[in-house]
Amino acid sequence: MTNTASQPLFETVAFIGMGLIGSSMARRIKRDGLANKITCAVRSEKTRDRVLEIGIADEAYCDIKEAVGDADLVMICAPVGANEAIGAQLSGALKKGAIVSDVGSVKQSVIRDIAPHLDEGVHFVPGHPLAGTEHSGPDSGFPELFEERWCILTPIAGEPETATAKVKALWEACGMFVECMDADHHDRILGITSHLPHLIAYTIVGTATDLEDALRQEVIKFSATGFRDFTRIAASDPTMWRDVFLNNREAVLEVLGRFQEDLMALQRAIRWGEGDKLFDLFTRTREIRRGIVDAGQYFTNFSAEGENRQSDEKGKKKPAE
Ligand SMILES: NC(=O)c1ccc[n+]([C@@H]2O[C@H](COP(=O)([O-])OP(=O)(O)OC[C@H]3O[C@@H](n4cnc5c(N)ncnc54)[C@H](O)[C@@H]3O)[C@@H](O)[C@H]2O)c1
Ligand SMILES: O=C(O)C(=O)C[C@]1(C(=O)O)C=C[C@@H](O)C=C1
Repeated sequence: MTNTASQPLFETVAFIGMGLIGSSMARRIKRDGLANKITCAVRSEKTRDRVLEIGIADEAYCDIKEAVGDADLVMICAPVGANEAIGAQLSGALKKGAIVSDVGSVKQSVIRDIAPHLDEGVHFVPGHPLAGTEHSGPDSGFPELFEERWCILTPIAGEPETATAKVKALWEACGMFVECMDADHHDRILGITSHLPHLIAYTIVGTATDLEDALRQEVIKFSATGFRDFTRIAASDPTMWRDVFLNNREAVLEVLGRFQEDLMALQRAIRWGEGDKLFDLFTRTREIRRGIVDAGQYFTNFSAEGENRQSDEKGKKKPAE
């Protein structure tokens, strides 16, 4: 979807981190003219050169303060463990009225680590696009990444609604459906829908490869679509996920405990041959999985209020009659 706005949504957008998410957003902004200028702060000279070579930023700096000084919007797109250090660099570096947002997979810790550093008159709108892949780096990004996916914003009390509205408009122009919620609620939801699945995927790959060398070869050699589908996300970036688990510890440990209890119940049912219990559970969970639809289909079928919402309001094609 191209930007139907008569003019760019922002004059200058500064990215801190230009990996999968930052470069995908920058590509979309460039493709659809959503901002007049893009700057970025990237530590690696090689990555800075690459970002300029592929044309997804107009200026690339090593120093964060240089990259953000003239920005109307700063998008923090680094692992959430870097936010304290990044926040310290933003202190005293931004012009009055600038908006800071982020894409971090955890929200409470991002608010904890960034908000204290922001000067009076600088606005903070934490965000999280629920879209991604197992790949990393600026060459892994693509402008369609966000199409018909959810973006969650966790507005902070006291911040002007106009700041939230501007960040919301940008994500909608990137093709996303935007929902606002409290940061702790976000962290609990993502704990089950994203963080636990990654923990399990990493674990099962570890379990498989800890088997005897010979068997291990057979495991990798004979891994069929089930194992491959299930473990795709285990190829995700270790730094990113280390930081996610350490910064959403409480929610992850809570949901992990419940998962372990459910797994123990299944283990017991298998040990005692309780076929009906297994069958009933699998029937129920299959229906739940079959009910999971993309955000776009969600809006085609019904809105949050239960009314029928034509998805063309977001410039999306109407469903076939
Ligand atoms: N990968 C996904 O599927 C996905 C989806 C949604 C949100 N996110 C979130 O987006 C953020 C970025 O993830 P990504 O997938 O783009 O990662 P990535 O590894 O592709 O890119 C990370 C970028 O941050 C930079 N960086 C790393 N450490 C830094 C530091 N200390 N200071 C400044 N820059 C630093 C890297 O150079 C790189 O440019 C993370 O917070 C992640 O939780 C990721
Ligand atoms: O599709 C993938 O590879 C992802 O893992 C994307 C995914 C997820 O679905 O868990 C990963 C982390 C994010 O914060 C949001 C989305």
